Amino acid sequence: MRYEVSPRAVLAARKQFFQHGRPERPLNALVSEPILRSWQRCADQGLDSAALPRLEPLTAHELRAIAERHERLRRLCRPEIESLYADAMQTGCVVVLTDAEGLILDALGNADFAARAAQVALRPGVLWGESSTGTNAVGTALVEGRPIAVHGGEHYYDPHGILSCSAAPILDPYGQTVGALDLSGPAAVDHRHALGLVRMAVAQIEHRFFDEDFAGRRILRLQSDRALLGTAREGVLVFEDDRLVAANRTGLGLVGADWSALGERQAGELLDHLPRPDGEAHALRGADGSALYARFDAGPAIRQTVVPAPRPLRRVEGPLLGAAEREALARAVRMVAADVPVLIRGETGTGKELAAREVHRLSARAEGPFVAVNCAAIPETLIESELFGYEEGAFTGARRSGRRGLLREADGGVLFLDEIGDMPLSLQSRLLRVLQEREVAPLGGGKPVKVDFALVCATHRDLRALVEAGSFRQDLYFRIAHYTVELPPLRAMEDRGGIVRALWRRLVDDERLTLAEGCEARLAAYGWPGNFRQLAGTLRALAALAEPFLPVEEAMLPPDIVAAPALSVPAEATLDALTVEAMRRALDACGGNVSQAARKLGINRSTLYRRLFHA
Ligand SMILES: Nc1ncnc2c1ncn2[C@@H]1O[C@H](COP(=O)(O)OP(=O)(O)OP(=O)(O)O)[C@@H](O)[C@H]1O
Repeated sequence: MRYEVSPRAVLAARKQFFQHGRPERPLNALVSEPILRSWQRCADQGLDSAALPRLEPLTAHELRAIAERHERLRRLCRPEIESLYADAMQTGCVVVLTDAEGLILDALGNADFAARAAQVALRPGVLWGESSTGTNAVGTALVEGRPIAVHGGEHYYDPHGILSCSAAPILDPYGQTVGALDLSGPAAVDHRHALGLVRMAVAQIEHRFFDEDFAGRRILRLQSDRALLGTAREGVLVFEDDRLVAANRTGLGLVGADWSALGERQAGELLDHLPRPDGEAHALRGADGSALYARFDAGPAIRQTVVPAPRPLRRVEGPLLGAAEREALARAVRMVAADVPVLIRGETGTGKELAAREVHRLSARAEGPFVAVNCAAIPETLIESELFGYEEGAFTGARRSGRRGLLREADGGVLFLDEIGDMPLSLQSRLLRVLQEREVAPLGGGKPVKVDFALVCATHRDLRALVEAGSFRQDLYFRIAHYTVELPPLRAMEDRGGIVRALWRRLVDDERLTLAEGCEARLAAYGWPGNFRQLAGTLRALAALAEPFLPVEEAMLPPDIVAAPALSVPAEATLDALTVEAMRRALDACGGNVSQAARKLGINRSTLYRRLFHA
């Protein structure tokens, strides 16, 4: 809670604390209890408030390794950091993301303040845990396990008095602290909304953990105020076999439980009943008789739910497409309606998953779930049980009640099998049987269950070559490749300048930030081996460097983009010619090494051979 006290009064309290121990009344009314507790902890540890904190920043190499280890946290926080970042730019603040120890992973925001903050080491690679850096919003929020603002002289160390910081710990669905989010600015400026913004952002991030961890399972969303269902302020509970297995803080609070309830309490001990799983809000009562509203929604559908943000989030938009691809997707929608499987082919980052989601969104199955399975990302040993489900006790470690499996979760909607070329041969036969018979038999010999889903597959590989090489079943290939949508690499698309402009406007809310013409032309001319994914990442980085009303110049581009020879593409070039041209360039860049060039392009070696040498 914000203590509305003058900086001078805090300094007086500070003086008394550090000279005479805990202040007597009325001084202790000037500093909140959590701050006093923190000062006491730091003093007990022997930290000297008048000295400079001991800092041991990580090397760039160590920081990169840590940042990679926290890739998931950073990814899940990205939309909120971007959203707060726009705010931070205007109010002269920085947004800070730390790991669970308080180590700064990212710090983004106003360049002027960032430079000043860096003087007190508020920058990536530095630990802001309380026991090393004294009382501060990140460290103290992590120790206290709740959001906290620390203003000016409330910081333990004198040099930190220039800061005003608001932070909240980020908890995963099991109550484990995984990091902290912080908004820091100059102490002289009133940041009274900062803590509220940070709390809301963290609530959003914590929701995203559920969407990702429990895709395909039933999640109970509840609130005492019906209007708050579907917002970041709703409570979330996840039950398995009627037992509570995951939750957020609001959800636990609404049913009068705490984290110790996970794995212990049954649904019936927390609520008078569970609502019907029809996606509608139902009235029910908590164990203490309090009135609540709750609804179940199936996991995969939730992955698409856009929870209202404290400030308007960007609209979820479909892929940017050329005319030919737009038509191809429109045809794919008709295929889905006719129960014909669709195969999407394209290099990495060309938007295969985005395109599959678009097909789902435009199809008559839009109300049904969209279940995405990356066959390359699930360990081979797990794919079978993940996809087909299992019966009670089917194997050691199987859950007691068995599992429905993702094929059944996709019932009524669209099943998206990404990287289908990586599916093990044994499972290809099982999948083929499901597609032929339209029923799934769970592992462990359960009764086959009818399923109704539309199938969209994607691959960056040449499936025909895999068939020739014997690693992909020919009959499955014929089954799934009736209709193929080819997504071209970015370098082969027309009007790349327009694409760069459109993507920039999508990714950057602040209209005052623009790209200079020369910079845009460079970006349009670059080859983008990582396609849209890489372009989007570069644009985000440029946006982080951009200043209002100062168009981003070519000089700010990463050196490899500036140094790359421009793609010279005649306006009338065909897609085929462009593809061959891109292949030639890749081969040149790899000194004629076909395997290396094929890897770089994300295609099969034999395809590269065929297209270049037998065209
Ligand atoms: N046509 C597009 N328009 C706008 N954004 C796009 C487009 N295609 C891809 N993106 C963005 O690029 C990123 C990668 O997209 P996506 O995951 O759909 O690619 P993919 O082809 O499935 O990649 P991979 O093969 O590596 O799984 C996402 O952030 C997506 O929003």
